[in-house]
Amino acid sequence: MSYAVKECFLTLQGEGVQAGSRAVFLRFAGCNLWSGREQDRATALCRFCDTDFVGTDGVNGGKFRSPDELAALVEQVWDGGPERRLVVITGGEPMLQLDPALIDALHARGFRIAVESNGTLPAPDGIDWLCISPKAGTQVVQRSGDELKLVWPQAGIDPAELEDWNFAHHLVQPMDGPEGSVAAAIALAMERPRWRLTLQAHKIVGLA
Ligand SMILES: C[S@@+](CC[C@H](N)C(=O)[O-])C[C@H]1O[C@@H](n2cnc3c(N)ncnc32)[C@H](O)[C@@H]1O
Ligand SMILES: Nc1nc2[nH]cc(C(=O)O)c2c(=O)[nH]1
Ligand code: SF4
Ligand SMILES: [Mg+2]
Repeated sequence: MSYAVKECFLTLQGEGVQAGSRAVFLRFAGCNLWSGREQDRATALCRFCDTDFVGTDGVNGGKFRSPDELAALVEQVWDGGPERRLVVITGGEPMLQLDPALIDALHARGFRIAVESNGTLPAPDGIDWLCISPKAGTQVVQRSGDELKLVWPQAGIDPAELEDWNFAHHLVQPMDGPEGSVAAAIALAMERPRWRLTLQAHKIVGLA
């Protein structure tokens, strides 16, 4: 199996419980909820995406023919010692490409593996930190993990229905963009104590 990678870069995790942690971001190309083309956004299943995941033309992007070749890139981008190695696999939708062989290759190089997914595809075993971010109108099959990150507001989602899903943390993240509202996210966290506010810190401080 080969892997289509949009970009791979070193930064701080900006979102969720692990915000502030040094991490390699491995962004796979492609998503099952949107083509990534602006002309398709209005009719896509997910319409508020803040990310360019089309093609393999980003920094360190490309096609990788083997898990070990890709794990070697992640190690090179980490550019540091063996301590606290963390890779965040995102996209696009990473579950379209993430497989046990890549998980093993990254573990072999000492990385903890965090994944950001929309939850419409099942997660393979071996992920160390799983973040699921549900999208209205989609069937979320992956209802367990480490953090559930609800981008808010989203018409068509009732937060109360997500509260018994099996996650250690329930987080609410303000939607960025024209339909976004920090006030709505704050209101949810104030009304329902299960939900904790998370901000996209990288956008606030100007990191990638
Ligand atoms: C670009 S997505 C890639 C991973 C996966 N496809 C998903 O949706 O979870 C990474 C994270 O950014 C969130 N996100 C995307 N667009 C956003 C926006 N406009 N405002 C806030 N969060 C957003 C997603 O919900 C997800 O938690
Ligand atoms: N710094 C930083 N943190 C992030 N956390 C989740 C991201 C994503 O796009 O999946 C992201 C991102 O793009 N940058
Ligand atoms: S599911 Fe994730 S990557 Fe796909 S369009 Fe939505 S936010 Fe973007
Ligand atoms: Mg992002």
